[in-house]
Amino acid sequence: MIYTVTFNPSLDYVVHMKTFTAGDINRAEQEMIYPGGKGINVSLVLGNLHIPSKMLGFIAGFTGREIERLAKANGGDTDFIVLDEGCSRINLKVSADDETAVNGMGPHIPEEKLQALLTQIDTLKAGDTLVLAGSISSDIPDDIYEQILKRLQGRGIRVVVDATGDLLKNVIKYKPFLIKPNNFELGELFSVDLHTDEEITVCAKQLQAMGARNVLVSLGGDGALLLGEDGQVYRRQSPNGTLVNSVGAGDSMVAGFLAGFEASKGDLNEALKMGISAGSASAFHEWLATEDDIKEVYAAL
Ligand SMILES: Nc1ncnc2c1ncn2[C@@H]1O[C@H](COP(=O)(O)OP(=O)(O)O)[C@@H](O)[C@H]1O
Ligand SMILES: O=P(O)(O)OC[C@H]1O[C@](O)(COP(=O)(O)O)[C@@H](O)[C@@H]1O
Repeated sequence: MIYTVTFNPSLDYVVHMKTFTAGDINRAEQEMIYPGGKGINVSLVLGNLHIPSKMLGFIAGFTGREIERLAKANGGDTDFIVLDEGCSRINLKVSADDETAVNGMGPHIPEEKLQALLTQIDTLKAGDTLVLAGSISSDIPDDIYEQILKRLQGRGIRVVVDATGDLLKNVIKYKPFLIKPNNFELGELFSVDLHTDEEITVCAKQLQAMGARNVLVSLGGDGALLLGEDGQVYRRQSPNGTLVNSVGAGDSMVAGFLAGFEASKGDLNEALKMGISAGSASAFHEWLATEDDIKEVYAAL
């Protein structure tokens, strides 16, 4: 069974307009509200590919109830912990000549609720997969992902981490199965700007030397580079297509990778191909890719 954890779910309020001008009143030409947050998106795309998973994490207030309602309405299986105070965040996504996002802070998570999540995670069994994805609210210690991996050590659970900065850096020594920084996030870890595949590979190799098993570096419209646990570098370009909304493309890629890895019994080239197919299919559509969207891109790769 796959479990995804979203510490800080969101309602993604996506607005489209031709041009966006900072410091001015901008008017939307199209608007949508989606359940969001990285783990939730991973679960939804897995669901679209008929792979069951359970969504864990924290929700609060009317926004939290709506996130859960929308997640379930889209086929999600949820076991969120409900916070007594505050509201889950609303993340604003502006899709214009460029894409701009304002991600909210999210509610305070009291210690006893955090412990309740850890208790849920303790029930995972050998062979299960745990996806820890997204940011955490500022009052949670930034070694929380590390604490979780430490608890899971030696229990035969495959862990995927999609996070940034210290949240990501601190877990690497626990040998996560997969990490998926984008090239910007990878560069941030080493305080460098990454431009070429060679530069990206050098940094990915450093993360692997520190413990990460598979390092999947997403490159937006340029595809992705995978440094596999077999030591090989796999590289694929994104297919041609029209960008509609890239929110959730990275999460879709994680779901596609896991789906491809399972279906091919561990073929990393195939996992990367499915990862790119799911990521690009989501980028080419208004929201997360369906199975048919993914199949169409896969066939064109
Ligand atoms: N403009 C785009 N055109 C085609 N594919 C895209 C585009 N943006 C994202 N993707 C697909 O989604 C994957 C993840 O996107 P990326 O933007 O790198 O992730 P993140 O959202 O985590 O920053 C890419 O590797 C690619 O397959
Ligand atoms: O937890 P963070 O880093 O603030 O990110 C949350 C946001 O990222 C998303 O999960 C999308 O992520 P990706 O575009 O990287 O796939 C949104 O649904 C959500 O608004």
